[in-house]
Amino acid sequence: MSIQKKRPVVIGITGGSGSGKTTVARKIFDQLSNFSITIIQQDSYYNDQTNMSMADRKSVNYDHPMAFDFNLLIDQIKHLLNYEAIEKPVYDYSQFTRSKQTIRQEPRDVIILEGILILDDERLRDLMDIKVFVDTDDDIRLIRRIERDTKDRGRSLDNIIHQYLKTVKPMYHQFVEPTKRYADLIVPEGGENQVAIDLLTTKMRSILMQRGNKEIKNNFDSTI
Ligand SMILES: Nc1ncnc2c1ncn2[C@@H]1O[C@H](COP(=O)(O)OP(=O)(O)O)[C@@H](O)[C@H]1O
Ligand SMILES: O=c1ccn([C@@H]2O[C@H](COP(=O)(O)O)[C@@H](O)[C@H]2O)c(=O)[nH]1
Repeated sequence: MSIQKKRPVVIGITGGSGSGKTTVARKIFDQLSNFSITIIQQDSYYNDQTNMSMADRKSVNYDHPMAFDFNLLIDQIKHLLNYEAIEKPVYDYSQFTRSKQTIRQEPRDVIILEGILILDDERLRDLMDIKVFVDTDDDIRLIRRIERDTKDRGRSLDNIIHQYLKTVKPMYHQFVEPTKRYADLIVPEGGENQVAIDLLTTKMRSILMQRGNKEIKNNFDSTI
């Protein structure tokens, strides 16, 4: 086995809102916690809308590729690939814009990149070693979104249903679902699919070994 130049492993995890991306990302994080590892969420890279009125912010289509600052995300992933720290933006769902605060992210050997449209941009796809699509039926995703957004994102039921029918569902079928063709692995059942999680972590360990990335002990860095 030839030893390659040390370089972080990037795994991209996509799928519709509520499909289980974050759950899969956390399970991989836990199984590889002996490596230096972090999770980057595409949601952190929603456009900075500070200069827009609240009414305008609320009417944005948050499921369209134009809602994201892909340039910043790609630039920051490239820095992490060069083992350089970044100042990661923070998205504030209650204000529908980027917060003033940033979070310093030190470089890591494993980068788990998770989000609804990470496979939509070829430049971003080219930075990934493994691409995964979490595949979950629309009705299940909607139910999960209602539960999450009422509890965690301060949204009303009316608002969630209106947004789902107006943008979330049509954008999923127009932009998110078609990126399935770029995935190396399609995972049904998300975080409950232990076979898929084991396959992914085994492959990632093998790439990490090939690149000379060593296991470390006591990695307490939990990012989300
Ligand atoms: N396989 C599963 N079975 C049941 N609930 C799940 C499953 N996967 C995820 N969930 C739950 O569904 C919700 C959305 O999952 P999450 O991983 O946050 O999705 P996403 O990041 O794709 O929006 C969470 O409350 C999570 O606990
Ligand atoms: O201000 C906002 C920003 C985003 N959203 C919704 O978030 C999801 C993506 O996040 P997941 O964690 O993958 O669910 C996307 O469908 C946007 O509609 C929002 O509602 N408000």
